[in-house]
Amino acid sequence: MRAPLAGQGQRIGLLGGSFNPPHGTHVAVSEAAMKRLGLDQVWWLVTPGNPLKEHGDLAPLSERLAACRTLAVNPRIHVTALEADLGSALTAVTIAFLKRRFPRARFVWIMGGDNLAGFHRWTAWRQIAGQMPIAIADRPLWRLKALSSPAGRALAPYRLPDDRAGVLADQRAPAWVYLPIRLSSESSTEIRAGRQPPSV
Ligand SMILES: Nc1ncnc2c1ncn2[C@@H]1O[C@H](COP(=O)(O)OP(=O)(O)OP(=O)(O)O)[C@@H](O)[C@H]1O
Ligand SMILES: O=C(O)c1ccc[n+]([C@@H]2O[C@H](COP(=O)([O-])O)[C@@H](O)[C@H]2O)c1
Repeated sequence: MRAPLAGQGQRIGLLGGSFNPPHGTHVAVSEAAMKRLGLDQVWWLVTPGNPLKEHGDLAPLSERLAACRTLAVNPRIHVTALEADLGSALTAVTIAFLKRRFPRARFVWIMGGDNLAGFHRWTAWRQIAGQMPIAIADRPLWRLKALSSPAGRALAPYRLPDDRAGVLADQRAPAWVYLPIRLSSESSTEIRAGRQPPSV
């Protein structure tokens, strides 16, 4: 299994994504998460295919991995094909594996606000939220939809104030926070459509 190494007690952010293609905001979110949450590393989990998305315009995994590795030059960001190796695109499966494999690491799941808005459609989403703290990277136009979504409402009691982001990784799940970050409208969809410049 090609997983990076997680030292004892290390704080590791997991940024799952299609990365079709990767862009600068993926790097900015990862770096903000390391700084604001006190993480040692962020692992990019490049999905074989988001279970909820059409895959018609999904570039081959090898191309997405190569583009991620070109873009993510920060040595604390590790680009992985862990889910393809595991033979699963389900986040619940991935995090169960990682928690078993690295019992002493402290993992934080990182995702954009668009994903919190649709989180209730993920397989075993309540279980995921109970497995590790979550950091949400706000996205323009998504905050209200995310907070009023079924998962946003169910998880509201477990939200930490933004100024407690630094202790998120030490919290017992469920716990989540909005990652303090500059809003960015960058998106892979817009890049694919030629309406935004590619980062790589
Ligand atoms: N501009 C952004 N601000 C905050 N989070 C983002 C942003 N772009 C991507 N993310 C988050 O990064 C993770 C990986 O994103 P993904 O690879 O799907 O890129 P994307 O730009 O959202 O792609 P698409 O437009 O195809 O949905 C997701 O959790 C997504 O919500
Ligand atoms: O496990 C699920 O049911 C599930 C449903 C939708 C999305 N995800 C994961 O969410 C992450 C973000 O996906 P994306 O396409 O928005 O970049 C990525 O790791 C996906 O595998 C996971």
